[in-house]
Amino acid sequence: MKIGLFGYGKMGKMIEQIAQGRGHSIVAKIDDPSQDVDYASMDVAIDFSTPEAAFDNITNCFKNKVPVISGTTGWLDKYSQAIKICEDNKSAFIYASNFSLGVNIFFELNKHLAKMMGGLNQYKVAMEEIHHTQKLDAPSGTAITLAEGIIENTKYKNWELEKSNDSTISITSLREGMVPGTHSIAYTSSVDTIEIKHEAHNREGFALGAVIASEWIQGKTGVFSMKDVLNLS
Ligand SMILES: NC(=O)C1=CN([C@@H]2O[C@H](COP(=O)(O)OP(=O)(O)OC[C@H]3O[C@@H](n4cnc5c(N)ncnc54)[C@H](O)[C@@H]3O)[C@@H](O)[C@H]2O)C=CC1
Ligand SMILES: O=C(O)C1=N[C@H](C(=O)O)C[C@H](O)C1
Repeated sequence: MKIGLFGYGKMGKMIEQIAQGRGHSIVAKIDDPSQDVDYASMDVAIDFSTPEAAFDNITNCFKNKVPVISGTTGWLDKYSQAIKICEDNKSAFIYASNFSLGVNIFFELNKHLAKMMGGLNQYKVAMEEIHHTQKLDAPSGTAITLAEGIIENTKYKNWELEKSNDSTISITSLREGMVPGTHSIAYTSSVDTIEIKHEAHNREGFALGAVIASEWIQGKTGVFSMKDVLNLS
């Protein structure tokens, strides 16, 4: 597979390493909007860039019939516009706030726990995410997906940073050192706490998931998710 990388930072470099280890080649490393892009050379584009850059990177690929795997967070106010451009151009797309197998299992565990806790008024939910100090967005995309999973399955209606009430999930975002990504969800009553936690030890899991998604999307048209790729129910 010939891969074009959009964003050659921490994740771009990790994806290069994993992709080459699986026999793929990197045909472009786009790290700046002024670079020329040879779309015809790519079987797939993998975008891990910035919240400001992602929409243009992704939709320019669609317009050139290049399927896209994007893990960039913080740009989702334009997600439905991107989907329309993908469909209009009969291209293919997977966005995931987190590509690791472990977090995708954690997403399902979170929904299952939320379903069980949904009817229990004595427990109050709170979420915490910890990332490295270079992270541009807060809360993390993963925390937003987790909050959506709770909202789908409980009385909670929305999430906010550091603010809770009966219908709002409080998310605390901490930025510390080089932390690759830690997410925890706690349900607390006056007598106990139930907590689930996912802690990434490095970025390899995110990168491997993105490369597996790139392999999976070959020859497909449409909009998919990591649930489709991993066959999780
Ligand atoms: N979905 C997932 O599994 C994961 C998502 N992420 C997300 O991926 C994104 C990138 O993360 P990192 O690699 O850690 O950040 P980073 O800051 O190390 O790399 C981003 C790169 O994008 C480049 N860039 C800036 N403008 C660009 C443009 N117009 N086109 C292409 N590249 C451009 C920057 O020069 C930089 O090298 C972030 O949004 C982060 O939240 C990070 C890890 C996992
Ligand atoms: O910026 C990061 O580093 C990460 N971003 C993603 C997010 O916002 O959830 C995924 C992972 O937690 C690392």
